[in-house]
Amino acid sequence: MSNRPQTSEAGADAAPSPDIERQALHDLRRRLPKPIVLVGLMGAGKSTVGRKVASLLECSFCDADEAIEDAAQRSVSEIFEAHGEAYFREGERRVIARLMREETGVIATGGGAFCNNETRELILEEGIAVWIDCDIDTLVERTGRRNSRPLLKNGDPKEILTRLYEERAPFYAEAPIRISGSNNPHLETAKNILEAVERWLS
Ligand SMILES: Nc1ncnc2c1ncn2[C@@H]1O[C@H](COP(=O)(O)OP(=O)(O)OP(=O)(O)O)[C@@H](O)[C@H]1O
Ligand SMILES: O=C(O)C1=C[C@@H](O)[C@@H](O)[C@H](O)C1
Ligand SMILES: [Mg+2]
Repeated sequence: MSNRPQTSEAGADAAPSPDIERQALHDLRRRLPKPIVLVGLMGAGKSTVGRKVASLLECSFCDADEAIEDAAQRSVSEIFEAHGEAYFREGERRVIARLMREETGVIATGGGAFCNNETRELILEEGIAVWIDCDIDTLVERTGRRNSRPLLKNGDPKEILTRLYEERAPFYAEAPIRISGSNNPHLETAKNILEAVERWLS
């Protein structure tokens, strides 16, 4: 591309019209054959970036952890404490199966959900899976802001996240789309996801 300044008479330097962007997002929403399902480790941004993706598309958003909490009337931490991880995973499997039947917009999964074979197969079949990948130091910093993740309570968060990354990356890598969630603000990551989905569709 030339560095020559372009005149506004030609219209070439005009900022993209928000209406055009909105129309493109609307078209993408209409062409989405199945829900966008975000997967990846704790702190990658599935919940917060997922909300932004849904608001850009003007479509529904559902967070699987919140849906589990609503169904159980307890927080994720309370479920882990009262019943253990296996019980939580069984509830998670059932709730995500329901969300995959009911939801048409954007779904943020919990960090471990995609490692369940049944859940992963269902998401790969019935959704557009997007792995938000992220470097460990960023995940440690972000997850350190809140004490709400039971798996990080017993031990060194960096060691735990490093181990979980090694164990889970082969599962996350089955998602057809992978996006970096490390260095960009939420909105940029959300737009990168939508651009990748657009490419995936075409
Ligand atoms: N791209 C980003 N830029 C800056 N901060 C971010 C970004 N993505 C996420 N965060 C922040 O990191 C924290 C964790 O994000 P979020 O809750 O969305 O992660 P998650 O992937 O849903 O994690 P979990 O699997 O535990 O539910 C939040 O404070 C969020 O605002
Ligand atoms: O990575 C995980 O296994 C988890 C992530 C969170 O989203 C919650 O689903 C829960 O804290 C477990
Ligand atoms: Mg989340």
